[in-house]
Amino acid sequence: MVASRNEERLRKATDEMKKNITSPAELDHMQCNIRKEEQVQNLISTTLKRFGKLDFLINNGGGQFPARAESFSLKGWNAVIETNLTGTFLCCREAYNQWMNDNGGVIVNIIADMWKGIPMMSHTGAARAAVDNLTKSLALEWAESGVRINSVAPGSSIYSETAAANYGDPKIFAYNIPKIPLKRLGTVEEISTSVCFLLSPASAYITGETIKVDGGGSLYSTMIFEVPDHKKSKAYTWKDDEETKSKL
Ligand SMILES: CCCCCCCCC/C=C/C(=O)SCCNC(=O)CCNC(=O)[C@H](O)C(C)(C)COP(=O)(O)OP(=O)(O)OC[C@H]1O[C@@H](n2cnc3c(N)ncnc32)[C@H](O)[C@@H]1OP(=O)(O)O
Ligand SMILES: NC(=O)C1=CN([C@@H]2O[C@H](COP(=O)(O)OP(=O)(O)OC[C@H]3O[C@@H](n4cnc5c(N)ncnc54)[C@H](OP(=O)(O)O)[C@@H]3O)[C@@H](O)[C@H]2O)C=CC1
Repeated sequence: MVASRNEERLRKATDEMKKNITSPAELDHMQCNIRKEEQVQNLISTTLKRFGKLDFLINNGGGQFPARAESFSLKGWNAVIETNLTGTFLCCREAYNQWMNDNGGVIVNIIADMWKGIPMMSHTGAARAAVDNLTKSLALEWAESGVRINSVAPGSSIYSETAAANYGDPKIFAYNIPKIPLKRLGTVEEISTSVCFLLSPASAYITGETIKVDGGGSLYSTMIFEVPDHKKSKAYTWKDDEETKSKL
């Protein structure tokens, strides 16, 4: 079952996938806004009615807008937190309560390269870091039910049309290439094969982990953002601070 909000895009995507499926697996799609609790409950129960089981859950839905943190309205902040953190939580909870508690299963959460912060997208950085931590807690709580849960963190380097449109510049991903040790963008296949690995028995001994698929970008400098030159940081020394010294 493939789910998101936009029916037309869903139909197009599933039609394309059906053409490429070589296994006897069936495929269906369903509208669901993961920010709405009842819609998530309905997605999982409908999936169970349609297919009779739920072996895997992949939480890939996500999104944000670029802006400085001081300009966020509460509505904008909540929209991003609900999409990236609360939506993921709701899908995990419903999959567990409706099926995986009794039958086991595997969950993979897609997050992002937020290890050094994400300037201009701090809301999503906070939400993705929270999902990284949620993954660890759920791995411990749900291990006894035979549930494994892991995350995949793509670098800021996997071209997507929606992302380029969202950021208003089709070249936005290419700007990152100099900051990626492997000196190229990543491919969608390089993300999806990591997800397949985590869903497969080949990863039977891995839970609570996050795999970074970022060409080494998270080890290197922060993407795109430069801190402007300024003189706002005052050094602290004993010599210059007699007043503080006298208080100690
Ligand atoms: C430099 C970068 C390096 C970028 C470097 C590259 C890094 C890439 C790393 C990550 C890549 C990806 O994730 S790729 C995937 C990207 N895809 C997307 O982001 C999908 C598009 N985004 C979204 O869906 C949205 O961002 C999101 C807010 C979450 C949901 O939008 P909705 O319209 O459904 O939300 P609503 O509930 O209606 O709330 C909308 C409110 O959000 C706020 N809002 C929405 N867009 C806004 C905007 N452009 N500027 C300010 N505020 C905005 C306003 O307060 C809106 O309220 P009003 O004022 O009342 O309207
Ligand atoms: N591209 C990149 O470089 C990177 C991507 N990522 C993350 O990987 C994931 C996939 O990214 P990508 O394919 O590039 O982005 P897309 O924007 O193409 O995909 C995001 C998907 O999330 C769905 N979605 C968004 N909000 C909701 C919602 N409230 N309920 C249900 N579905 C929702 C969208 O479908 P619809 O609009 O129909 O609801 C869309 O299919 C996202 O989580 C993204 O943030 C992370 C790092 C880098």
